[in-house]
Amino acid sequence: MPSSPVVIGVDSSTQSTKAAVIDAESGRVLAVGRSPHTVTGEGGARETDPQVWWGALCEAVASALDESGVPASAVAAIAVAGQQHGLVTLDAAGRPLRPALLWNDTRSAPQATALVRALGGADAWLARTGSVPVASMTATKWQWLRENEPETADAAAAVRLPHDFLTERLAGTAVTDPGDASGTCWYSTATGAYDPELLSLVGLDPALLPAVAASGAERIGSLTRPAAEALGLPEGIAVAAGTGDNMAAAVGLGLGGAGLLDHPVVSLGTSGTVFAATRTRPSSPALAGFATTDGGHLPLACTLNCTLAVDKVAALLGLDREDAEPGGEAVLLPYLDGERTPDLPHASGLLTGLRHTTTPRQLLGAAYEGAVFTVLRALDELPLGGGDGEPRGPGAQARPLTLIGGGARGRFWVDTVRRLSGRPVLVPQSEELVALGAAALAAGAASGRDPVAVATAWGTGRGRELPAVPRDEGARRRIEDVLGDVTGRARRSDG
Ligand SMILES: Nc1ncnc2c1ncn2[C@@H]1O[C@H](COP(=O)(O)OP(=O)(O)O)[C@@H](O)[C@H]1O
Ligand SMILES: O=C(CO)[C@@H](O)[C@H](O)COP(=O)(O)O
Repeated sequence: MPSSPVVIGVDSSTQSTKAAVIDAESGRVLAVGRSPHTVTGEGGARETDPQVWWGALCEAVASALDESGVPASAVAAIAVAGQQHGLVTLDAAGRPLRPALLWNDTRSAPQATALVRALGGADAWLARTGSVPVASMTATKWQWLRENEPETADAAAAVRLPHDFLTERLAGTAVTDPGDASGTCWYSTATGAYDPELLSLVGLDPALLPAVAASGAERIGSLTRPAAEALGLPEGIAVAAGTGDNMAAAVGLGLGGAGLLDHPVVSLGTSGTVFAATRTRPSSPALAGFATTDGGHLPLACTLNCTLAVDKVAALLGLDREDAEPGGEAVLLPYLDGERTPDLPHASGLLTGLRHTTTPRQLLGAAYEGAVFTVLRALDELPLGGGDGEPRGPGAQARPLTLIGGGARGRFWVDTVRRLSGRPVLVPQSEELVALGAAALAAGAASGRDPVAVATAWGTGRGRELPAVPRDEGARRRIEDVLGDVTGRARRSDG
């Protein structure tokens, strides 16, 4: 049992909540509690009742604390990192008016197109928010709600993101952070504040939004008595502002601020993401120009179809997820949920290149390749310098890709990333980087220390480095050709 204080970091992501109990001095993971979420919806709809997140958080924290054997009195602070972008609407008593629209709900694709036009095109959005609205962004979801359920939009007394909804349940204070705010498309990464013109464009009263803390590690209040009773924790411990899940992973890996810059990360979860903390402000329509939790730059690209889509293909084929081999001539784009990168919200899965000789294992391998290549394709767009802010140099290509998320535990995922990238891959030893990043924010709130420095001292980003293997140019070319056809067809039918 540790003699130093412990902190709790919570990862409330799409499929589940994970709560990690961490020794605040050493960063040792004492226990992780887990509780699943329910995602409902057909077609483009993807929703979860925010009460489910709260119930899962209480369960995951209680189970982690129990497993750790640490007395509740040793816990000094808590922070939540959550799936980005989801739209939570509350009544005046803080009760959800309807289930949250999740980041992978594509119903607001028409609203995204209309908003891009309304501001005069993609460049205008890039200049203000750093990102071009797609169906994932919160502003498009709010606009969808106004158009499709105006009575709910009119009744909203508060609008929240998943992580700040949960943080408010902990501390009774409505606060978000620059990182998660940067995924709304009503927050300007240029000014570091909500953009009044964009709020007026989507008819949202700024009074409905939480305040924006300077960083996810800011102590925004103390655990209230009702929350303390629900969680089995002491009333009054520090609550940090928290952040979005990708921003927390960056903290957990020691990226941003005085930590590492220009180190690319690939996360394989429900979403596939690629991101880096950079000195350069991104300005590419192929990237979301998000912020780190303290307002630095975190350019990121995100796909809708990663581990869940590939697991579905494995289930359809009756195969175990590791029962795969390279796809050969087969190309499978597993866009079961539509796609966000590239922006194909109405796409479905596509299989080409079948031969008499194609095996089920190759079909599954082709699904891995389609999912991984779609993520890696965005890698070249990241405005990476030569390391720690130096100008771009040949070193940027050779630097290892850090691989995180549930998929990083899978041998075939790791092999596919190595084969399609041709780069060395670093798999951190710690499996719960988002929860660890949140724990570093909690430690920062309790001690006033920089959370990136805390995570760096904990060594949470350390792991095994796998050398580069020759890049599979054939597979890359085959997938790129099919993607080119698909995106070309989508553009023609749009225009
Ligand atoms: N050992 C494993 N091998 C391969 N994939 C795994 C393994 N364990 C978990 N996963 C995948 O990880 C996914 C969950 O990852 P996670 O990053 O926790 O997702 P999310 O943050 O979206 O909830 C699951 O969809 C599952 O397919
Ligand atoms: O939308 C994005 C990033 O922009 C997603 O990365 C969500 O933040 C959900 O993450 P996971 O549940 O897949 O971790």
